[in-house]
Amino acid sequence: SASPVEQRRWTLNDFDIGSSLGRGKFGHVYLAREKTSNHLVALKVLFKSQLQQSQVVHQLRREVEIQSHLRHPHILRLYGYFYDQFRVYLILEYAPKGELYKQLQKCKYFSERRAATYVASLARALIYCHGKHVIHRDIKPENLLIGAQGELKIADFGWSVHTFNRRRTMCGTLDYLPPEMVESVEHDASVDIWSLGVLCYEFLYGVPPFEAKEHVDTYKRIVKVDLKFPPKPIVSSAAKDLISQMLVKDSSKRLPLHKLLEHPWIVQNAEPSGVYKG
Ligand SMILES: CC(=O)NC[C@@H]1CCN(c2c(Cl)cnc3[nH]c(-c4cn(C)nc4C)nc23)C1
Repeated sequence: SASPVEQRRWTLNDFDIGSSLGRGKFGHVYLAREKTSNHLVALKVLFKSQLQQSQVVHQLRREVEIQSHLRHPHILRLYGYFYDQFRVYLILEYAPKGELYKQLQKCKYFSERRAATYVASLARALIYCHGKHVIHRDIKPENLLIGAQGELKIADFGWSVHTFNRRRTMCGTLDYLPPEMVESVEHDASVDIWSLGVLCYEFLYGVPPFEAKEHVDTYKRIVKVDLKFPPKPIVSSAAKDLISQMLVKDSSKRLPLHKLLEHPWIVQNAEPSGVYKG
């Protein structure tokens, strides 16, 4: 069903612009209200000059193409886009409870129920994406937002691809990259299983598993799968078992996402609704 903010030629005049919600890589994201429907959206403003400079125009086109066709409760909607002489505007779903990584920073690490609820909802969103031959490739706390009921929303498909073309260049943190991407060899949807395993570890311990002072040391720990579980905070062996089945070097041996949803740690800890009520 076409919600009020879909399928139209949009211009800036259609929106009342509010405060800045934060900065993405190539510009600001503003809270905005679509005038006829009073629908709140997040308006991501990107400068064409910067996009051209960084040769990411094709990546942006892909992000828009992919995200505008995905419809899932745990994937941030992209309703449409428009541009003027200097800028490109993405009309995105507004997530009222903001960025997940800020909540993680605030409470250092999550309870097992909260972590399992988030991991299960992300697994469902990734099963949906993989079913459409889309891999996200950039699952990390900074790309997760929180909806009105506290549910998780995957945002920023800037790194997603249709699994037909495998081209990509690397930037940003290495922490979440699986061995095959760090070694820049062929990769497939199982890269998202690895990143989800890294995310699950960070939800429970407050730090990613292969963190190191220097990039080169993180790289070495990833390719070696140097996985260690600290004594604190205390984490159940079921959680460690799940993480150990996801952070496997041979991508074909990683726990498939539908099997993750049947894992005892998920079954015993995740809220069925996908919403953590605290
Ligand atoms: C994945 C990504 O692009 N992150 C950077 C952008 C910053 C704000 N963006 C938002 C986007 Cl794209 C959508 N919804 C948001 N809601 C918020 C937010 C709400 N509160 C109370 N505080 C904040 C912040 N921010 C957004 C995303």
